[in-house]
Amino acid sequence: WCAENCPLSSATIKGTFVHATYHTAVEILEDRLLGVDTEGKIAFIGSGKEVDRLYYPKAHFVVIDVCSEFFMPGMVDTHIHASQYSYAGTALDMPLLQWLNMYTFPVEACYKDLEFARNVYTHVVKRTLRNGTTTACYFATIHTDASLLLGQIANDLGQRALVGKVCMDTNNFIPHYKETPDESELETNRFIGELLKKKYPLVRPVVTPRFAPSCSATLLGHLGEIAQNNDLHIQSHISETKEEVSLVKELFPDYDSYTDVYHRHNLLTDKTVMAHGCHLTDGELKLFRETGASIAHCPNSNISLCSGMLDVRRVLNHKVKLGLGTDVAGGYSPSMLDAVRRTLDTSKALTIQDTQYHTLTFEEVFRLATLGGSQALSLDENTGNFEVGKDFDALRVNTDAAGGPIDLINHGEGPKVESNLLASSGDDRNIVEVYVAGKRVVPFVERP
Ligand SMILES: Nc1nc2[nH]cnc2c(=O)[nH]1
Ligand SMILES: [Zn+2]
Repeated sequence: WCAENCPLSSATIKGTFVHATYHTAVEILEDRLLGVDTEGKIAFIGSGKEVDRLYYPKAHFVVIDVCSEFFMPGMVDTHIHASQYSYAGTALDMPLLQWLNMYTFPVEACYKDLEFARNVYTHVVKRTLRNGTTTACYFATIHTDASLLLGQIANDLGQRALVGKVCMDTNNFIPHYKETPDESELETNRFIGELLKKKYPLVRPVVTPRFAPSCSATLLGHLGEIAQNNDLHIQSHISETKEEVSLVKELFPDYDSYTDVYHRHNLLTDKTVMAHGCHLTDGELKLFRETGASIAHCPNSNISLCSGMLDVRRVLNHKVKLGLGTDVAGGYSPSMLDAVRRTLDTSKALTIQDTQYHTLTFEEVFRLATLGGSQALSLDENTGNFEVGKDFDALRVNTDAAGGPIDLINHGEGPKVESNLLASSGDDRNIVEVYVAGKRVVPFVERP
């Protein structure tokens, strides 16, 4: 393997690969050879017995043969507020709308200060990478320069990222933390232009209206137009709490639903991801399906702020794309393994309420954390699983890592049990290496 973290390396790995496909929630590939080309893409996957025929010329060769080790795809966090990482794990004692006013807006206003931003953004990118998030869809703040800095930090540390400069022109609580619709349009265009100019290979801008209660119809219209004209990703929040749904009804009385507010401003496309969606109606889910928009399920946040319990099974039955999100700091954990656990917990809580409920399986949730997330962000051509032609975004997992949280009493139970163990009891100590587009990004190499 390229030990010097050189960006363009070719490698051949022999070992076990656990991933999701479009047909199978968890597919286990044992004794395989996986080749990574000089652009970081998966060049071939063959049988371990074909080592002589398939061995990639001049490539480095790695053998993973410890029975507690396997590779899995990197996880995709479809919704995380990088700017809220500074107070993650605190301040979860209020419902959403009060929580925003009391804690979130005052903290986000601090990102005018670029040194403050640099510190928090470096921490959050490192922390999520270490926890196996190879792709993150970030909210920053309304500040263009700090949002650009987040893009730079993700690029420098090697994370695949969608980065959003937040847009909002309504804020009755902290009047200085908002923009006019014209400022927001201008700054969004500047943000997109400057970020694209950097030509970061893995970092892209995402048009980010905070949510309908913080945006006028004028601003939503501007943002829909910008996204359409530049074929950009879009992210926002929708139907997180019942109080918020009522507020949107009051603020936008001429629209059929909360979803209709976004739809009529061209903000629902197959590159849109909307966080939460706990209280969407069947008609709204139908609109998601028709437009190709997706939902970021944020179970930690939904419970921590007592917002609601998203019925993931219902969303999937509507054939709406769905990924998982940590929603830091509404969610207190930056780890996608936590999002996996909370997704299973919420599904089981729904089963307690209705014993006929079709509980999500570990395998289904594993798929949502990886391939499902990449589909939700319309990035599954590049990432999400081990398919030839996709980028090698991967975690080298060792469930028996020394000093880790798992006591492997029964060794050698096989990768199905090992991957389940990681999801239920593992943490970053079990994620011994992280690769994005073929480049090893964890452990970090400290630059002098
Ligand atoms: N959880 C959450 N919901 C929101 N809705 C609008 N803004 C936010 C936010 O920052 N966090
Ligand atoms: Zn959020």
